[in-house]
Amino acid sequence: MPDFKTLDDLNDIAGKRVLVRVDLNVPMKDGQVTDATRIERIAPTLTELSDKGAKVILLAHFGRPKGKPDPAASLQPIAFAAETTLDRRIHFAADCIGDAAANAVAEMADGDILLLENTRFHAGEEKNDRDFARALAANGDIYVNDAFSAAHRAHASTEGLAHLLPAYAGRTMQAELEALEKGLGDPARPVLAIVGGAKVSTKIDLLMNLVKKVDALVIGGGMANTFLAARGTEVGKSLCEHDLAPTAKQIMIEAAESGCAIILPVDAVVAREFKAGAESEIVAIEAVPADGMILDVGPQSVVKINEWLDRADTVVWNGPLGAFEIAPFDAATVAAARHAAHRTGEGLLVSVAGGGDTVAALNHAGVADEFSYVSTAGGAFLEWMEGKVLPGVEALATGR
Ligand SMILES: Nc1ncnc2c1ncn2[C@@H]1O[C@H](COP(=O)(O)OP(=O)(O)O)[C@@H](O)[C@H]1O
Ligand SMILES: O=C(OP(=O)(O)O)[C@H](O)COP(=O)(O)O
Repeated sequence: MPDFKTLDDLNDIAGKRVLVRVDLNVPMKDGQVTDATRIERIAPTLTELSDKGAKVILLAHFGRPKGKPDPAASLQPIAFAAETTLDRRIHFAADCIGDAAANAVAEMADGDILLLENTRFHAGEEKNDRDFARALAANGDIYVNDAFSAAHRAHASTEGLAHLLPAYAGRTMQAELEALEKGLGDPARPVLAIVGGAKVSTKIDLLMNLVKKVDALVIGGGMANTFLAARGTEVGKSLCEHDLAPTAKQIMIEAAESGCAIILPVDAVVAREFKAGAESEIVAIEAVPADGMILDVGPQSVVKINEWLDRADTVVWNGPLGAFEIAPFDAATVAAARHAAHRTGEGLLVSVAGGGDTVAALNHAGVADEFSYVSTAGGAFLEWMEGKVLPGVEALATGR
């Protein structure tokens, strides 16, 4: 593990302004948080710092608002939810830099917790712009990164700040890295990876290396559609990034050369609309109608996935197999999650899963507690699996 400082190295912090990068990119529906796992996981760091009298100033992103303010991506509703989950008062400021932030920080008493508005409302965040990082740093004396799940992003609040302020890993950052090292540092083989979800363009590249590290890769969710289209299968109106077909083809070539089996859906649950109560049908993967959307992998695919789970000694999973938020498109994810949990309970499988929505899906299936380890991270966890040192983690070791 990179040699970084932790909260154990942080003394005499009463009255100090501590900027804490957390991940509050939580699943939401109709303005309500539907899975609070990421909020729960930041509790140890926040309570420790607050109880020691620090002024705890939270930096976080939500969604992908493209560098400008977007009310739909405000962190305000998450501040309310966090108050309930953490049982602490959480103050809120309408911007993460400038007067709004500075004034809110100036009003803080020792031990207070303040959440600043979405860092991604400023273009400098994702560009890791030095001036933007300096504007963030102006409100802090110390920087703590507790957002392991965003540590694969070299952004101002996840990387840049570590070079401007004395930098420390938070308790969750530390715990995630220790748990992944313990569970997957030298994984029992065969290792099966399951990758699904919707973040196709940001996750597809990392499959190129992942296929060299694992023995088999199940591809489901929106990710599968891009692979199906790349091999010439009609996917109708499904979520699909057709321009990534060359990348998908190259991944399939790399997998064949590395001896990694690629398992794509053989059937699908298809609907014309993505809404509760929409009519759906199960079709063979070659028979997806031109006006249909693949919203889940089908039952025959689940049989295949479960057979691969039976052969595996370790499974790593990021991304639901279908649009699990709406029934019946949760069926495959729930069935495979329960099968993995059952084998874990029998002592036959080490199961590690991660990602904001993946954790929500495991909670929905009622099996999150039965997995060997559940990480808050999806993309970051897969990049860690690739063997990469994540920029947010590296900066803690090389920063101030
Ligand atoms: N076939 C599909 N079509 C559209 N969306 C899908 C499909 N399968 C899964 N999804 C969506 O993927 C989202 C989760 O993806 P992602 O953010 O990559 O996962 P995680 O947060 O666990 O890393 C969920 O909201 C789910 O509805
Ligand atoms: O939710 C996140 O990642 P995940 O979907 O891979 O679990 C993180 O908050 C990173 O968000 P991003 O993928 O918009 O940079």
